[in-house]
Amino acid sequence: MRSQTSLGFEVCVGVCVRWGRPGLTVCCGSGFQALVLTALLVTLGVLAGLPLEELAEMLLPLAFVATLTAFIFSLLLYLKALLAPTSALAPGGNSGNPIYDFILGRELNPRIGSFDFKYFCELRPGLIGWVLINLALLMKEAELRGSPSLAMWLVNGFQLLYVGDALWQEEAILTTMDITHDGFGFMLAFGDLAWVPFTYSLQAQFLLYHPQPLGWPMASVICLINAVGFYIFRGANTQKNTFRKNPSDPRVADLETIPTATGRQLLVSGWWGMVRHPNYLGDLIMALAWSLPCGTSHLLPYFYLLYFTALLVHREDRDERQCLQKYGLAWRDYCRRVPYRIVPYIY
Ligand SMILES: NC(=O)C1=CN([C@@H]2O[C@H](COP(=O)(O)OP(=O)(O)OC[C@H]3O[C@@H](n4cnc5c(N)ncnc54)[C@H](OP(=O)(O)O)[C@@H]3O)[C@@H](O)[C@H]2O)C=CC1
Ligand SMILES: CC(C)=CCC[C@@H](C)[C@H]1CC=C2C3=C(CC[C@@]21C)[C@@]1(C)CC[C@H](O)C(C)(C)[C@@H]1CC3
Repeated sequence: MRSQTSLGFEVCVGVCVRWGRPGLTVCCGSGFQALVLTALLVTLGVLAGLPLEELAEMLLPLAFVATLTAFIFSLLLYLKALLAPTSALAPGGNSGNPIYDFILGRELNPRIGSFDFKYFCELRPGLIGWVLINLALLMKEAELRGSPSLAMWLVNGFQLLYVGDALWQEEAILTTMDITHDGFGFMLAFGDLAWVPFTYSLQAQFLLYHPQPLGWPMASVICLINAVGFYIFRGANTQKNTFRKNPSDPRVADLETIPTATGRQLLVSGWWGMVRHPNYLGDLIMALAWSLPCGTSHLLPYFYLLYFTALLVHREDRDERQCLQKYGLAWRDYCRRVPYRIVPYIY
């Protein structure tokens, strides 16, 4: 299956990515295949006696190594951008201040041959590492207490769904801000390789040392909250992605739109007519569902929800400024017709 994205590169969904230049094709299997392959290898390893649960006691040194790796990696990327750039330069990472540019990243899509580092790192090592750490924590809990708790199952299940979905819908990342706008520097490399696996697994880490009693009625309510969040998140992202790829696709052709001077249109009905960032709303509702199994006695499991709210509010503000610059009056019209940013009638 092939689809032409508005970004000028071609995607054979799930198999390879061909960037703008002719003959430049990445074929390294889909992200979802990478997840399944990892699951198979880990299962075989565990059956052969690999003590995966021991990972639970090595998180701090591993996080240190991941941070160091991200630092060295981004230093090499910075030098590569100076000596042998292979892609366009990022708008934000070329100020001339070496520290600032090292952090934000000079190149937009650094590559070696056809291998795109940002596209690879954004999805695979961090997300797959995150679910592996969660699994190790679940196995450790089983070793310590005889079986994993319901709360641990929920956290593992919800986050596996999120990661599996991201890798299944891998192509959708091509229209996100990180890929289209941000450079690949220390901030993103650290975020992808260290921050995501070690802090996004905080709820499972908390549950290992603070077991929580969770009954089925409360667990059902939490599952419902996660399902609502996932429905909004996936619905909004798919709607925008489908529309950006092909505005006449029958699934989005009936939606109301605002024309812009650039020739592109803005959706003003469907999910994108409810608030200006419905995908953030869904993501935040899921973040709440991931913390609730940990009870309400500690703040630590809510760290992700708090950090994520700050990240998305800042990101939303950044995106609004970029869209205003890109679309001018049409964006003002959109803001007038859809006045709320993330949460209807609140924000
Ligand atoms: N778990 C995590 O840690 C994180 C998750 N995320 C998630 O990643 C996903 C992507 O987020 P992000 O890249 O920030 O932003 P979006 O996917 O929301 O992309 C914003 C872009 O969408 C386009 N757009 C905005 N409004 C409209 C409209 N009405 N109609 C059509 N197009 C519109 C504009 O680009 P253009 O017009 O140029 O197409 C805009 O720049 C989100 O679901 C977010 O929740 C993000 C950060 C961290
Ligand atoms: C503190 C710090 C250094 C933050 C850097 C931010 C990064 C951790 C995030 C920026 C955008 C991200 C996205 C995802 C993970 C977190 C980072 C890298 C994402 C891959 C998670 C899964 C989603 O389904 C997604 C594919 C939409 C998402 C894309 C953005």
